[in-house]
Amino acid sequence: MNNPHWLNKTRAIILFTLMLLTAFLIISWSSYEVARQSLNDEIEENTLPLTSDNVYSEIQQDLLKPIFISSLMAHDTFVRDWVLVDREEDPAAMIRYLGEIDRRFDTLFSFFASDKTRRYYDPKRVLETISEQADRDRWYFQIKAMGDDKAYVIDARPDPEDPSHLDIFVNHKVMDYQGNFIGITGIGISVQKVRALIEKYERRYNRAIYFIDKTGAVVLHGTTFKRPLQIRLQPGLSQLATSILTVPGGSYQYDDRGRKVLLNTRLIPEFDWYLMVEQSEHPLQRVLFRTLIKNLGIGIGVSALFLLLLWLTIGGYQRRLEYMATTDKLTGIMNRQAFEYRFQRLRGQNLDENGLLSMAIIDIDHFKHINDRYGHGAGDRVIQHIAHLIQATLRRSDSVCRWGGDEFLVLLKGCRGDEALARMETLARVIEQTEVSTDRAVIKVTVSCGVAEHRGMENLDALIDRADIVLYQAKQAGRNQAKMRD
Ligand SMILES: Nc1nc2c(ncn2[C@@H]2O[C@H](COP(=O)(O)OP(=O)(O)OP(=O)(O)O)[C@@H](O)[C@H]2O)c(=O)[nH]1
Repeated sequence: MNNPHWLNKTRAIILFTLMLLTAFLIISWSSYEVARQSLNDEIEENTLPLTSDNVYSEIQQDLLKPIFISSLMAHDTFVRDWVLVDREEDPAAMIRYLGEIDRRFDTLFSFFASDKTRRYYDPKRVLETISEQADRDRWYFQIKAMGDDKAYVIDARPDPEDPSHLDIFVNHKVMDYQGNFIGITGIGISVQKVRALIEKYERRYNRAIYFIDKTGAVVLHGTTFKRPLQIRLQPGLSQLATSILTVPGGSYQYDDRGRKVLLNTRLIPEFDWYLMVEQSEHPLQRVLFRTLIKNLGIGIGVSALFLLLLWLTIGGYQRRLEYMATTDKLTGIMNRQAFEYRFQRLRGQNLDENGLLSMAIIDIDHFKHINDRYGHGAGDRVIQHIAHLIQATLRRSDSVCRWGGDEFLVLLKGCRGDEALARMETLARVIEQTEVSTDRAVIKVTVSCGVAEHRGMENLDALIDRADIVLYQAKQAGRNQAKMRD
């Protein structure tokens, strides 16, 4: 009888568990997604562009300085006059001038290449003579051939004294007062210095920062940069390369082997390079994820607590309902419904085991009279007392039920009719000898019993009918006795 209820309870708890966990999961996950999305939007729309602006404006001071210096040199009347008044026989003045530039502006290397003599001056000496045939001098002729709209070119080329060392050169055309090309001047800055600058920004803003030229080649990067030196070869970024390189700047997202990367680009027109600022994971994203896990943990904890309380509450209610549905309120013994169920079970067992089963109906004698004389409350006390005596006198294996009014039914398992009759006789004697004390009186009570042995497939109504007939006979025979159906 307990099992189906227990199963129902378990099923209800599992259902609640699933509902609660699903609700917690949906709520936690959706709030995490909303927070993550707004953080991403914030990074994409504000933080990254802001970093890009900051880096750009700082880099302007550091990287654009060489452009200003070389422009200053190219327009310096000393440089132009020195060429025009034919003072190239006196290189010392130019060498001193270049040395002075390095000293004043703290540049790595300044130079002047004269178109008339093709001499290349540095701050120490006349370094070489530029030759149209030499590969390494090709830059000179390319710049000379450039249109008038472009005054300078930024170029990364090996240091002439240490080819393994890359330097960035700002090469500025020098024109005479009539606009004729008379040479190239400029300065070099160390790549190492720029790299240190990039790393400084990377550390400060916690982002990856690098520069690409208009072909997508990575021209400058920090030491932690461990990717192909061409964005067209970078996983995820390669698909964006064309759109990045055709506009002056923008915000992008790409997937680098499962890692989402947010990217902001910005063209630096003076260099014709793009400043690339990337962010793969914001520290707040980790905090958000930890919060999600914490929320889920709290959710599971609260669910577990709630379900435990629910389990106990349902269990309590279920037991109460079960008790109410199967127990007679006045006496606390089995009621009709429970007895019918018990009879079905015992009958089933009896058929299987070929065993014995008997039934007795017990009816209080002249109960109406007790009610009338001592009141309904005293009647109730008598019913309770008789119920108690039946239980106390019979075996634990006998099932006792209040069938209604002053009538009780007893199922005696493993009992032949005559054995059951003997037990009922004993019971009648016990009851006869006891008294029921009430507020108003001490009442003596007797009972009459009808006994019948269960036969084969006989149902409860038929068995009761047979026992009832002998009960009637017992009443007729003077009450306070038990009789059995032959
Ligand atoms: N106090 C009380 N009385 C009840 C209850 N249920 C039924 N009764 C009364 O019990 C009486 C039963 O009377 P009967 O069994 O018909 O007759 P009796 O007076 O017992 O006479 P016999 O059975 O012939 O000995 C009725 O008067 C009912 O009103 C109950 O729960 N409490």
